[in-house]
Amino acid sequence: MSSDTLLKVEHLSMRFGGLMAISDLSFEARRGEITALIGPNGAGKTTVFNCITGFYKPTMGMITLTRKTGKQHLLERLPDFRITREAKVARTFQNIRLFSGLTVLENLLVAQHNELMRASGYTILGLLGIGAYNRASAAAIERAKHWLERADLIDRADDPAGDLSYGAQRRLEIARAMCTGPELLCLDEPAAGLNPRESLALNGLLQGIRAETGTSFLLIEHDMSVVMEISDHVVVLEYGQKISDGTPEHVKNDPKVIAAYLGVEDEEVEAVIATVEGGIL
Ligand SMILES: Nc1ncnc2c1ncn2[C@@H]1O[C@H](COP(=O)(O)OP(=O)(O)OP(=O)(O)O)[C@@H](O)[C@H]1O
Repeated sequence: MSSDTLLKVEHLSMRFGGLMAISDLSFEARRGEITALIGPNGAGKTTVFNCITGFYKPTMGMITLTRKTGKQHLLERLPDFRITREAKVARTFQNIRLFSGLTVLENLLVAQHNELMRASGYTILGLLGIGAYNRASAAAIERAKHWLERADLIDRADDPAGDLSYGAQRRLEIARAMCTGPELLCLDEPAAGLNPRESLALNGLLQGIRAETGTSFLLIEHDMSVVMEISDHVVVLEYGQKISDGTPEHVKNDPKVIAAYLGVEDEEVEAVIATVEGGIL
């Protein structure tokens, strides 16, 4: 494993009854990079996320996360709450999952609930505001305000999250995940349903977070303008197997990837490439 490898997935397989959703998949994501996981519908992208974040226990394989400190965590062996707390992996979902009746600020405070409870020592006196809880509570509010500023949502802090536009809700989900201080943030289709202006704002937000915090991203995305614009590294899946792995430029021109997206047989790819000029995906 090279020294800047953050996530190493080795021989990952996931079976659902008779269906092999992921088959012997291996890839790496490097620290400080944006790695995109792409592929046609049903290729297994969300299943990979679910294995990394502990929602599913893989049928086979190893998933190693190496923190900045050098400490390694075998994610396939950890329950999901320890993956968040100890391995510092956070995620967002394909379908937005906010508390729509709570305010924007409250959504970010709820995300920090576990840390606040630990600071309270799980006692009534702690909760009533003695020492550590008070300090942790002030820090949680500061952290929430910081990420609301970064996500351009500070003016909406007291509005119910459900009142935000779709694009703003997506940014709020990212701000909420950032409040947990992740080293790896897994984003499941963050640009889905966004208009071009909102997509641009999302690109800026992700690149800004990376520059400011060094957080690494693993991204599932169908919007190729987002993938090609912001990814350092792209892994392509088809039917649960890796068919390409490299720079955006490399995968964009890989005949296997073109074939997978166009749904043509391998032998037809050369003919397709000959008729299509660039920007194929
Ligand atoms: N819990 C489950 N039980 C049974 N089959 C599942 C389960 N989760 C996923 N699958 C199947 O595994 C395959 C991969 O699904 P997955 O959602 O990972 O694909 P995807 O690449 O994320 O697709 P999309 O781009 O449409 O979101 C699909 O055939 C899906 O039906």
